[in-house]
Amino acid sequence: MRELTVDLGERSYPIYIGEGLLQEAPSFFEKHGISKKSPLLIISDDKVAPHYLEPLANALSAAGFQPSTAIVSSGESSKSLAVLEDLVTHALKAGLDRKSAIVALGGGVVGDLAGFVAASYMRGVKFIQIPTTILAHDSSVGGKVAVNHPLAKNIIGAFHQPEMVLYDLNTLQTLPPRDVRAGLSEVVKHGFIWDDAFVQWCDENSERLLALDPEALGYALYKGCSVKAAVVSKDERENDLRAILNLGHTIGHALEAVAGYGELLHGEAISIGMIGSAKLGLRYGAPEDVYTTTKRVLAKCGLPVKLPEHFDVDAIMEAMMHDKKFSESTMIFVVPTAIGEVEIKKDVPASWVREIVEELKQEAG
Ligand SMILES: NC(=O)c1ccc[n+]([C@@H]2O[C@H](COP(=O)([O-])OP(=O)(O)OC[C@H]3O[C@@H](n4cnc5c(N)ncnc54)[C@H](O)[C@@H]3O)[C@@H](O)[C@H]2O)c1
Ligand SMILES: O=C(O)C(=O)C[C@@H](O)[C@H](O)[C@H](O)COP(=O)(O)O
Ligand SMILES: [Zn+2]
Repeated sequence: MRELTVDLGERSYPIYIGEGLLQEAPSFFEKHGISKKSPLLIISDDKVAPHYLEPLANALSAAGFQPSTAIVSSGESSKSLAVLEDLVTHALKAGLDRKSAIVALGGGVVGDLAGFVAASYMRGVKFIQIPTTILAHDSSVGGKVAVNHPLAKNIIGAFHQPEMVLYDLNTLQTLPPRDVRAGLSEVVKHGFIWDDAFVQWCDENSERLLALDPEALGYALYKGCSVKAAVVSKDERENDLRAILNLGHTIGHALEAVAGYGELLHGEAISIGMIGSAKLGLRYGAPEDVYTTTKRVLAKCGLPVKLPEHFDVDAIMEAMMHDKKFSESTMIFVVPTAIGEVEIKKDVPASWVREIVEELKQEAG
């Protein structure tokens, strides 16, 4: 088992990464002081639950915890205020109190949603992340929790850090191939913002990752979580540095919203967004290989690098105005300047962004 710490003073917490950790959940819960007297609520989705919910709930019950369970529909559309309200109803009926904990068992959708329930129920109860996707190496760390609005992604949310992240790598073996590919987008992102050697490693090991090779996966997720933990530990509330974790997201989130949160998976939208950011980098003088390497590594991971033709450029530009980095009427973008290095550019000309979005439809790939 590998262990990392998100260093946030008295709100610091561990990330445990290893095989078979789900079965050991009760001892981790005990170690972290989760109450056996108050009910727990495990939130999962209808694709994850059939594999992992019962074993987790049974193990916790056998150890004296009082788990209740709630299952939402899988997919981005569950990150909504309507589903949030259903879950609060569920928590009330199950008798959750201020000493209760909410457990997210699933990918980033369940993590963001359950985390926002935990942040808002009785003004905040304990939260535990049990990620089951590759992408969730990113979403389970750092405390950003949210639901979507039809006009803007993650626009209703909070910062609410978990007590721990319990990452059982065995659960990844049942991930559908498309979600494997989508998850690699954020893995690669962590390389491009922080670590050129890790980008090279991803370039050389994409096939092993796509084949869910346990050793390669364990290493990549440990590296990704290390970058995320380091950034969040320095700037929890995104006052400055944390914005680098948004590489590819200004365009990517706009694509998700415009497509109605269904057509493109988050990781796919971010892949196209990272190509856009790399193109912006060229305009700011980055060497050509930053763009070519971004495109090559994402394509090797089976990710889209081209914007589907039917996306409306005006609608994408409009959706980008709702980006949380947008302030004082200026477009703010995370732009790669070298492999493993990015800068936050303010006052990015909207005309450049429009041209790049149009170019994204012409990308070979
Ligand atoms: N909070 C953050 O910092 C942060 C970071 C990155 C992404 N996100 C959010 O995460 C979400 C995307 O997360 P995701 O890609 O994990 O999506 P997801 O949670 O929808 O999971 C992807 C799909 O895989 C299924 N699934 C999950 N685990 C499985 C398993 N082990 N076996 C079989 N099927 C499984 C799910 O049911 C779903 O259909 C987006 O909403 C994005 O905005 C948040
Ligand atoms: O943790 C962060 O900070 C990130 O930006 C990670 C992103 O991968 C993630 O998609 C996050 O949810 C985006 O946050 P938002 O504030 O742009 O909605
Ligand atoms: Zn993301």
